[in-house]
Amino acid sequence: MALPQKVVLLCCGSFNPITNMHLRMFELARDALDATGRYKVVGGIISPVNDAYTKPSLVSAKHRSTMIRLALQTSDWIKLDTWESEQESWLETLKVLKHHRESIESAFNANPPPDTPTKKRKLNSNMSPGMPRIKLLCGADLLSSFAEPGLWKDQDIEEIVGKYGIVCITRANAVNPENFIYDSDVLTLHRENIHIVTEWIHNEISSTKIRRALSRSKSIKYLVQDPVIEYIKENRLYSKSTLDK
Ligand SMILES: Nc1ncnc2c1ncn2[C@@H]1O[C@H](COP(=O)(O)OP(=O)(O)OP(=O)(O)O)[C@@H](O)[C@H]1O
Ligand SMILES: O=C(O)c1ccc[n+]([C@@H]2O[C@H](COP(=O)([O-])O)[C@@H](O)[C@H]2O)c1
Repeated sequence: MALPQKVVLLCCGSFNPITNMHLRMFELARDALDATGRYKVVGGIISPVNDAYTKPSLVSAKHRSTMIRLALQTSDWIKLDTWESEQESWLETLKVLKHHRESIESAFNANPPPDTPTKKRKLNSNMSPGMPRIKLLCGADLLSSFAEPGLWKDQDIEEIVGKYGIVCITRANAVNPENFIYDSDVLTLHRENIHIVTEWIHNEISSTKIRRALSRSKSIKYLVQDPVIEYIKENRLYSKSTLDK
């Protein structure tokens, strides 16, 4: 039987702030992919969006990254990567995927597993059987944003889904991803590259609701990691007065 394909999950977003649901997405995706026997998830990357992605109430990437780092203290396999947020301007998600694919390939080629045949090492790294592949991890709302006119480039969607693949977590109040895929020719064409993972424990956790609770001085305990809550308090993030500015 063929060895499972190694996979690294990349999740791009605002993380404003990071919630427990962001962390749970990775766990759900890893469970689901590993259970297929075709994949083995070997890593997870959280890439907070650049400050230039102007969204109302987006706090600085420095704060968002620090909160992610604090939240990830409880994970031994999900890592923060600040490359995207450190670029001079906002970048399309396809470019972020490409950057991480190239980083994984150069790390693999610099240090291939001992059982990789020498010939394979010299070939384009994509050919190496042990080379981890990167997939985009997202919620159903991000998938449905593909249909927002002018938001994503058609060729980017095609490359993301065709070349990389998507792991999509169902989300309360978001479209049913199966219906959404059916409505799209390009997503239907690459259906085998889209893994839908059902979150059976329905919840409505979102960064928007966390910010709203904070602006009303309501507790967010058990929805966000404790060190993140401490950091938000210390830096007075998302209070009514700062959000109004
Ligand atoms: N509760 C959730 N269920 C499924 N996916 C989620 C959930 N929360 C966030 N995600 C996904 O995590 C990724 C990054 O999300 P993002 O930082 O935009 O969080 P958000 O809660 O959607 O933010 P906001 O409320 O500020 O728009 C996106 O792909 C989003 O769909
Ligand atoms: O690549 C694109 O064209 C593109 C268009 C719209 C949004 N994105 C990315 O999708 C993510 C959306 O995050 P959010 O918080 O707005 O849900 C963020 O990482 C953006 O950079 C990417």
